[in-house]
Amino acid sequence: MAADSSNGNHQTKTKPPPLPSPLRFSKFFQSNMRILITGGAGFIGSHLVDRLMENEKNEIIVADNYFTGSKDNLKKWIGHPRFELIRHDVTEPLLVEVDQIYHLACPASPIFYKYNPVKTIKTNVIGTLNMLGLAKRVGARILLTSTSEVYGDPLEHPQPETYWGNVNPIGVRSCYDEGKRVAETLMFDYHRQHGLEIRIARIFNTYGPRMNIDDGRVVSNFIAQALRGEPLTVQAPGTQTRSFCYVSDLVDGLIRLMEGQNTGPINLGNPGEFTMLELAETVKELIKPDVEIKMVENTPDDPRQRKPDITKAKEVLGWEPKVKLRDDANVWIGIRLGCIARETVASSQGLVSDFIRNHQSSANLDAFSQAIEKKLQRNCVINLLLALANSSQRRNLLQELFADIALEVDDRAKGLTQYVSFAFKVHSILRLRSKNWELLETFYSFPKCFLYGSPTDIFVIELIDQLQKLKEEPVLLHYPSKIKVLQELRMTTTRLEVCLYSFASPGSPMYPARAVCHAAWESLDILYPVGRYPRHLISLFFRLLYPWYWPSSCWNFVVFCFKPIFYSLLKFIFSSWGKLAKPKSS
Ligand SMILES: O=c1ccn([C@@H]2O[C@H](COP(=O)(O)OP(=O)(O)O[C@H]3OC[C@@H](O)[C@H](O)[C@H]3O)[C@@H](O)[C@H]2O)c(=O)[nH]1
Repeated sequence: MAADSSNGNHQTKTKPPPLPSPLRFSKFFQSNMRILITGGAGFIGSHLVDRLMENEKNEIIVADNYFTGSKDNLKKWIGHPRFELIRHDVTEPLLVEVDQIYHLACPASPIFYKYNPVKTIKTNVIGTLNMLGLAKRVGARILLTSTSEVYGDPLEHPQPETYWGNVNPIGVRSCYDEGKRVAETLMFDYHRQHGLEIRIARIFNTYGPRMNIDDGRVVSNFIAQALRGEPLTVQAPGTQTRSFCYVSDLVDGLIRLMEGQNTGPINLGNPGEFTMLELAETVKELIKPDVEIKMVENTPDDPRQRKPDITKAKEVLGWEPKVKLRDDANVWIGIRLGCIARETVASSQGLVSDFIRNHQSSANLDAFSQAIEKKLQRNCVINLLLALANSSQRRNLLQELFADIALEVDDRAKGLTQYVSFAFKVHSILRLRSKNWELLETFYSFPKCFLYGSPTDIFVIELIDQLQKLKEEPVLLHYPSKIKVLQELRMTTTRLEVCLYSFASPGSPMYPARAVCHAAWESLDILYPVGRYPRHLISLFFRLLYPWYWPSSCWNFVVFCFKPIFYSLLKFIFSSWGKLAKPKSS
């Protein structure tokens, strides 16, 4: 048995760590934490970006060469003042001032990492060396995302971090598993030799939104095949096992590891173990019960079993996964249908199944929203929402759902009305079905709200964006007609109000048709009644330009002015009464 020190438990330090930036210790100016994420445009990286951007104290720099990642995964952050995206290959040095480095960059799917094995090993070795050099230079803490593949075809089951693995050093997978093993070695050598603050996560199989539909991994493969009506290709013998972790759980683990005090390596994965045949059966049952399951030849060195021992993660990070594959497969399939369909339609390979063509194509948004509405009515999604353990999972689900629908809208002017009505339908259904407001309220704190720094939500922002961009009369009329729901749901924001003013104000650059102007005024009346809102004077000024609003405006204004006088009078009377009633003390 190896000594503990070789497993990262008691590392010896020969040098003190390099000092972090002086700004960290400045007394009067607390700078934001600047975080570099290599591979941040990929599947896991982009989810990590989303989570870290939720903290307003973080500035994120993403470096990605887009080999497997995509700008699309980050499009909601592009242009954000706390976010920067750089096209960069980690095999080249990178000079940036950062406090933390999440080093994720490397193709992770077997078909991609085997595609150019020399490049894969360069990414793991030279890429990690470059990032360690950077961490050393700027005194940053660095986290490496290693992999369960360092255990190779494991002879110990489940795999604890102390297991040294059973890896073929000259096999077709070695570029990745040996590459990651060297990367781990480099991390520990820099830690011992230069005192660098390091963290190592060994990631087990992960799945979730934004997985590339064609990345060849088993979950995305089976779902895509089922959607296309093709046989599910189980690689022989089908009894090999994997344990699948949902991406939100994984990201949570990564952040805990970075923030914690343990260097790792720490296994991050879900111990729920499935054979590939079981997984195929699950996908078949959920998506297309009549699809065939076909046994195909396997690739060399495929591990026969894999399941993380997460005792260490539980002990040192207080972490364990919350989402179960079986429950979540429902959710995942539900929410990803739109994206998968979009990608499939975009690739126009003639593989689009009838299901997708009828319900998911961008030309048929209405059918799509009806289909989802039916789903909601059948209690399918709502039950899953209620079943989800925590608010961030619910939030992610809804966010994905609506983002997909929003993105489906090609003919935006036409589609938006449908999108809006769909969004409201969903809200109404949720409102009716949900017994507690608390549940509903969790839906409204979408991360995108940080873009605007107020507790608003993605619907309002999306809708405002569209209103401002499109300025189409039907949209402008449709939206205000539904606006009362926003008030009921407490979803009003200053930005919305400003937007409505821009349509209501005469002489504004977007001077609208009279009907739109009326609709905007009515909405403003509902949401921000004159007199009660601090900008009542501006409102009154504009309203006075419209004679037909004079009676209500003046009345509201008088009420507004009279109210505080009346209340202070009452207060005065009561306080004087109280003083008189009190017996005088000596
Ligand atoms: O179509 C398919 C694809 C894959 N499989 C099987 O499904 C299992 C899982 O294969 P995947 O390609 O999804 O993933 P692997 O477990 O081989 O590699 C994974 O390991 C952990 C991560 O760190 C790696 O990045 C990831 O690729 C394998 O046994 C494979 O033979 C099928 O049966 N059919």
